[in-house]
Amino acid sequence: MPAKIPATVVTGFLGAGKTTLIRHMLQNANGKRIALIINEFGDLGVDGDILRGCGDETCREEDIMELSNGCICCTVADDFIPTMEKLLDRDDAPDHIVIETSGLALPQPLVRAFNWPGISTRVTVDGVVTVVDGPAHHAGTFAHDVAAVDAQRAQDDNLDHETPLSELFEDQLACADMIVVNKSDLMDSTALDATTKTLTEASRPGVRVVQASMGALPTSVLLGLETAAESDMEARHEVHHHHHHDDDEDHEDGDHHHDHEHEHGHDEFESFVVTRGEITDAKAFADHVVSVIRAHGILRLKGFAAVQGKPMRLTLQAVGPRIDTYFDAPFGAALRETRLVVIGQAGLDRPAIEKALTEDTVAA
Ligand SMILES: Nc1nc2c(ncn2[C@@H]2O[C@H](COP(=O)(O)OP(=O)(O)OP(=O)(O)O)[C@@H](O)[C@H]2O)c(=O)[nH]1
Repeated sequence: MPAKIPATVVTGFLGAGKTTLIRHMLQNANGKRIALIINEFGDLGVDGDILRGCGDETCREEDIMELSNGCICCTVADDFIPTMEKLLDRDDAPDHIVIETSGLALPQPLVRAFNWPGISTRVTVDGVVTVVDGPAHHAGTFAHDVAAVDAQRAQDDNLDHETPLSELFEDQLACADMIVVNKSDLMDSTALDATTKTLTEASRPGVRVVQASMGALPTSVLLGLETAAESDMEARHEVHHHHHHDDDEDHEDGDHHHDHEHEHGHDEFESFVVTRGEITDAKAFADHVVSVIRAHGILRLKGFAAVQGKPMRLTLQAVGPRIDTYFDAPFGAALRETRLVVIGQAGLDRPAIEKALTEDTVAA
């Protein structure tokens, strides 16, 4: 029987730097053929687009598969397993598989899925890499603005000390074989060392905690951990308990939400896409986006903008009020328009945000 193909699961909260880390990995793959399975919160497929734009030949278009029917940990049977089987059935199997979970996914159900018949003999989990937003963690939370969300919830009649969001973060840490303290460029060495120490103490024995900026770690550090995590689930303590109801009484509407989502905080978040035509000025628009993010407490915003007179598309990436913009690729055959995915806690003022993002920035 041929050796199992190793698969690395990259997890971590919204905006921690998962896509950035994977992009660096692909650009430094040294000829190793890596296939990607990507799962995003929000239906725009920005991560896939960014990774496709990396232009590296080790990262081929057909090697990137996107799961978009909800959160990967809730759709394992419907979505992940069939996609994995499709990938494994190819004539030219990849050397390594990397799975990027959405920032709201619990890694445990995904890792456990590697025990399924049909999968378990052909692929194994090489390691779970959990990316942490270093500055946010040091500030006492795990993502920008979530401390505020949690504080608000604590004042509710909620008896749990822990909110679903911090539990989600704990589950992502508990499953880790390697923890990456990312965005180290935004921290001084004292803060960086303190964060590294805290995370080391909070993690299972033997888990390596490494520091990184822009996820820039050698492929040899990230891949080849050979942990077979799927056969070691007891050690990966879960805060969450999953009840598998056949009938979910919590169903308040007929949409795609289901009980798992209810249990691990997806319903605390919402996302939508805002589309508009060209913008006139990249810098002015970025500033405007930041003001909209601040005004509405948007947690994550990403997408592409068409800028007047520029053939390249402008990538916009915001985590809280911090924004990065860069021209990454020509529009090519893609429709020349501006598309942004907005992610925030449930209850965003969508009409106001849409209006603000589509009005002329010069007039704004
Ligand atoms: N300064 C700094 N910015 C970073 C670093 N890593 C990532 N970023 C930026 O943080 C933003 C989010 O990075 P992503 O890699 O898209 O984060 P992600 O975890 O894939 O985000 P989701 O898929 O939305 O959960 C982008 O603007 C990145 O350029 C870092 O080490 N330092």
